[in-house]
This record gives sequence, C-alpha cells and structure tokens, in this order.
Amino acid sequence: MALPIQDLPAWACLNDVSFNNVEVTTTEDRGYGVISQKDLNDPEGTTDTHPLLAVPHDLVLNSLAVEEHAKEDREFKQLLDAVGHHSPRVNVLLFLLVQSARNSNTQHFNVGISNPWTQYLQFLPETVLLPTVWTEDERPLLRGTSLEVAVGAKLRALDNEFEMIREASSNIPCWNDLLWHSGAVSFNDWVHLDALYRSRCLELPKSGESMVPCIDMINHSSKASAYYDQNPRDEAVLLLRPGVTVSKGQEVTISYGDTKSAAEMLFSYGFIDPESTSESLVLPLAPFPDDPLAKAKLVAFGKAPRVHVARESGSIRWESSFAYLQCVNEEDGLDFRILQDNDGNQQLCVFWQDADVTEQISEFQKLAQTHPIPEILRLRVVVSVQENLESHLEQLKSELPPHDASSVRQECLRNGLLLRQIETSLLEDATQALEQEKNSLLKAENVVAYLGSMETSNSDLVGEEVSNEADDFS
Ligand SMILES: C[S@@+](CC[C@H](N)C(=O)[O-])C[C@H]1O[C@@H](n2cnc3c(N)ncnc32)[C@H](O)[C@@H]1O
Repeated sequence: MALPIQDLPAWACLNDVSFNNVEVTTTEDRGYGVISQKDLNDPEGTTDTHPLLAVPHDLVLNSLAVEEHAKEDREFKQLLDAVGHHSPRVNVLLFLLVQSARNSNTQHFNVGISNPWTQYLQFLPETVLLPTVWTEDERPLLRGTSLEVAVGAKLRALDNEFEMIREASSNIPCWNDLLWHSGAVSFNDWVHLDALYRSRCLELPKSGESMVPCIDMINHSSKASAYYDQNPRDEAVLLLRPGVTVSKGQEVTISYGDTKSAAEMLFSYGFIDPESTSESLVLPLAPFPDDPLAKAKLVAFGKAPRVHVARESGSIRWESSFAYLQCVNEEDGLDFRILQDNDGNQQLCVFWQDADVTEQISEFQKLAQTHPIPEILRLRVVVSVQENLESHLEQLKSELPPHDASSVRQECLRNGLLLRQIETSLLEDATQALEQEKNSLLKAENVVAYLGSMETSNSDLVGEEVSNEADDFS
C-alpha cells in the first residue's frame, strides 16, 4: 500500500518535521528529490539556526531506537529477544519488516504498537534497483565485474539472516501466524528492506548509522549544495553549504561519499555517478589450487582475500597482502605452527623468517619485504595478480548473454554496462602497468642472477638425470 508524496507534508506536520523553503517532489529520473521553493544562499553560514529540514530525534531510526521501542511493545520485544538482538542493522530491518507486514496486512495486524515509521514506509519506493534486487536475467550483467562475487555473497548472507529470523520467530505463536502463516512476508521482502536500508541510511555524527525520514529523500550529487548534521537537541538537520546558491525550483543535493567507487555506488545506492572521479575496484583472490598450504593460509588470513586496484593522480596503484602470502612457501621462510595456551586452547600461528606474525598477517605485504630476494617475491606476486586481473578482463570483454527490454530493465542495463566499461578501462591500465613492472623486474640484477642460478641447477639436474640414465643403460 503506497501513499502519494502529496501526503508527506501532512505526515511531517503531525510528526514535528519542519521543512523550510524546500519540499519533496518527483524528479525526472531519480525518484523523489528535494527542491527549493525560493532562491537559497547562505554566505555567512547561518543555516545552523535555520536548517532547510529538521527531524526530531525520536524519529531517527537506529538500533538504539528499536531497543527503546521494544521496551514499550511487549510483542515486538518477544520477537527481538527470540532473534537474539542481532547486529544493529538486523534489529532495524526486523523493525521495518514488522511495519511493512503491518502495512500489507492492516485488517488482521493488531499485534504490537504502530508508530510514525509504519506510515512513513508507505512513502518509500516499492522498487529499489540495487544489484541484490536484480533478477536472474539481470545479474549476468555483473559477470567479470568486482560486484559478481560481492552480490552473490550478500544474497547468501541475506538468505542466512532470513532463515535465522524465520526459525527464531516461528516459535512465537502470534508472530508465526502473522509473518509466516498469513504469507505477509517473504525472502524478497527481506532483500527489499535491506536495499532500502543500505540506500537510505546516513552516518549521523552523534547517533551513528541511522535512517532519517525526509532527509532520506535527498539525492546525491558530486557538487552537493547541502549536508546533514545533528544539532544540540540531537535533531537531524539539513543545512545549506556555505557560499552555495540554489535557485528556486532547483534540486537540493548532498554527497553520498566522494571517494566511493562505481561498484560501491551501484552496490549501495543502485546508480553510478558519471561525474565521480574516484576510480577503484576490489577483486577476490584465491590461493593457488596446488598449494599444500592453501587452507592454512586462508584460515590464518582470517578474511576474504582480495586485491585493491585504484587510479590515483593518473597512476595505477594496487595492494594485496594476501597476494604476498599466496606467493611464499616454506623455502621462503613461511611456517605454520599449532600452539597451545595454558588453558589447552589451540591456535594456528604463522611464522615468517622465524618470527610469530599471526597478529600482523593482514600487513603481510610489509612483512614480506624481509624476503631474502624481495625482487623475486615481487615478481611472483606481480605475475599472479596480473593473471587474476587478466581473467576478470577476459570475462568483462566476453559477450553478454542476450538481453532484451522484456527481461532486463533499462536502468540495470545502463548501470551494468557503465560498470563494465569503468572496470574494463581500469583493469586494462592495471594489467599494462603490471606488465611493465614484470619486464623491469626481469631485468633487475638480483632477479637475473637468481634465474640464472636456477637454470644452472636445472641443467645440472638434467645432466645428472642423463648420467643416471646412462648408468642404467650401462
Ligand atoms: C536516499 S534515497 C534518495 C531519495 C530517492 N530518490 C527516493 O525516490 O526516495 C537514495 C536513492 O535515490 C536515487 N538517487 C539518489 N541520487 C541519485 C543520482 N545522482 N542519480 C540517480 N539516482 C539517484 C537512488 O535510487 C538511490 O538509491
């Protein structure tokens, strides 16, 4: 059940939200947005006392607010307790899940206490085109991009959360009837609410990660005219940037983050800012399949192995601690040991050049500088990272499955193709930079000497094998 945006001023008035010279309206291509009702400018930065929008603290929705709500809402508290007061994000999503079930099932839904968010949810878009919401036909647009693995992993995590919630709440008769038996809620609702949350939550200076009604109607621009803050009364406020002029009828915008990459913008907000200058990506790495230490390396590293690639001031930079760990073995000075503490607990420890580096493993790139021939290690790492980037590049350049307007929404197609184009360009330049580095490492004195010595020992070996054979034949 959706409410028309024309009803928002009445909701705002009832809930003490003040709009000053701005209003929420439908924009040409970005859903709702906030526009100015008169020429705005603030040469002296006085909007602190006259914000464009002020939202009372009790409407700010975050984990703390959900816990406060639960104190007064016995049924909801039961639900929260059953789910185990999970992460702050899950607490907020659970609260939203109940409000949206209440909206879709109003006739029968009289459990718990309704609140301003129940109605506010009805102003929010019914479709938010974040990649987690893309269909099976749309997701192949991400093949080879840095989002391919990230979106799959996010969907699996959402599935686990949803199953956990279903299991925990099925034991409470009233929630079992309302959420599951009535069919009010499905996995798609959970995915939708997660997308709403991700694309609308703000990082407030005092309240932290929160959803704020009405301020979440403001669109992004890399040339933002406004910013949000919290005033001494802890209200969330929208302020004009000092020195900025917004003409009557023009959109007021904020920045969703100047340094976010195209993939991050698409993942969190469902669009890519074509004017953004931030160029970076993060790709997954895997240990070599024939590495006997692969499992130990993964466990010791403790997080998903990745390579970060960025263009900064026109030059390519890349970084990957795991790539270094991936390329060393026992002969280089790497060792894994199981140590036992006084309580009998066992821990996998990593030793590098005989020093325990378990706690510093995430900085292995730095530690690896003590390798006996650092240029040789760098060469191995460069070759391995280059191969990884090239395989993504190959997928990015391969043909996409056929797609037509009936199966792929225009917005997904446009964003998918733009992401592919941005990441292809960055990966092409990165693989070229790696090729150059590889060629110059191959000429380094240490490397030439090392490879020469390897050749000699190999030919000695071949010589030995030949003479052994000769022995055998004699
Ligand atoms: C916080 S909401 C802003 C209000 C939103 N337009 C609405 O209709 O409710 C964030 C969402 O607005 C849209 N959006 C914001 N800035 C945009 C931009 N510069 N280009 C395209 N879409 C934008 C995206 O869909 C994003 O997920």
